[in-house]
Amino acid sequence: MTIKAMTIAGSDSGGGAGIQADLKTFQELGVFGTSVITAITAQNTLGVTDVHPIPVLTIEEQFKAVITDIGADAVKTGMLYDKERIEAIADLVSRHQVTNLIVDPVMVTTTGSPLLKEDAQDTLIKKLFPLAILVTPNIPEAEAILSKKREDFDKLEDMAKALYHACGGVPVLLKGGHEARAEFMTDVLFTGQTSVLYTSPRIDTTHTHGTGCTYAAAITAFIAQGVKLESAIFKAKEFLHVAIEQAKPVGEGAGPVHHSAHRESSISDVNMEVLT
Ligand SMILES: Nc1ncnc2c1ncn2[C@@H]1O[C@H](COP(=O)(O)OP(=O)(O)OP(=O)(O)O)[C@@H](O)[C@H]1O
Ligand SMILES: Cc1ncc(COP(=O)(O)O)c(N)n1
Repeated sequence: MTIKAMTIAGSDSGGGAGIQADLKTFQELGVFGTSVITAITAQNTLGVTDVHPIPVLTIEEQFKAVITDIGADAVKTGMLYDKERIEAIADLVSRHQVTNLIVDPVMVTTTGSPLLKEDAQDTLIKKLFPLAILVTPNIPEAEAILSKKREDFDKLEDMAKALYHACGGVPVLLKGGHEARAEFMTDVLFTGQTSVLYTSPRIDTTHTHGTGCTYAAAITAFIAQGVKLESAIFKAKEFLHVAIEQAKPVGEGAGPVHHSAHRESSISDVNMEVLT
């Protein structure tokens, strides 16, 4: 049986993030990848120079073409651009009874370009988050969702719990890649009952373009294969960690991770701790 995963996201011409990172990740993890493109970005390792949103009708037709013929064992969303597109996607996902939806609430790129209109955040929270099995914000996205700062919380676990409630009671993976001065990078999953900490050593690199997309795509691939959420995140972080470690120089700015690194390196530096 062929396992399939779909990404609904923006195209990154530079190949490091968005649709391109998602499809590379699906392929590397042995899952057949399909795509619904929401916007085309002109982008490289230095930044975004243009964004062209795809008409809603074309987004709907891409989704229907794939889902009615190929199907999807899991679906991931990335850059959704605006309210209108989020509403259309939420409608498609519920009408077609997508059960394994992972929402990466992409708002701004590493280089600081906005990928979501400011007035679309509320629609994302109210319409799309409730349909997900996991939402994966980074710290700046978590701050925007909560209208609170990281400093307002003692521990990352406390922020993850607050996010769980702000996201309507959907499991949340709060990514700690933006924690200043940390020696170890910790992400926290809060499922409503349990907190799980995923920790890995910080790699000294500037090549982290597309880490969020790659991470969520890897989680989606493992979920599509039937792996349980807690383990899917652990395996995805292992995949991402070696991809960051072995990033090759590409472009003049923040380079992409190396999606096929896991083929050469099976050493895992990732630790998982379940808190009760
Ligand atoms: N320098 C690093 N060394 C090790 N792991 C890292 C590093 N930077 C990011 N990560 C890991 O990458 C994952 C993504 O985290 P991050 O908080 O950067 O997400 P993001 O901001 O959505 O990613 P993106 O850079 O694509 O926007 C996390 O598991 C984080 O620990
Ligand atoms: C089309 C698209 N989607 C997502 C990102 C986020 O990735 P990053 O924050 O690593 O730049 C991006 N740059 N481009």
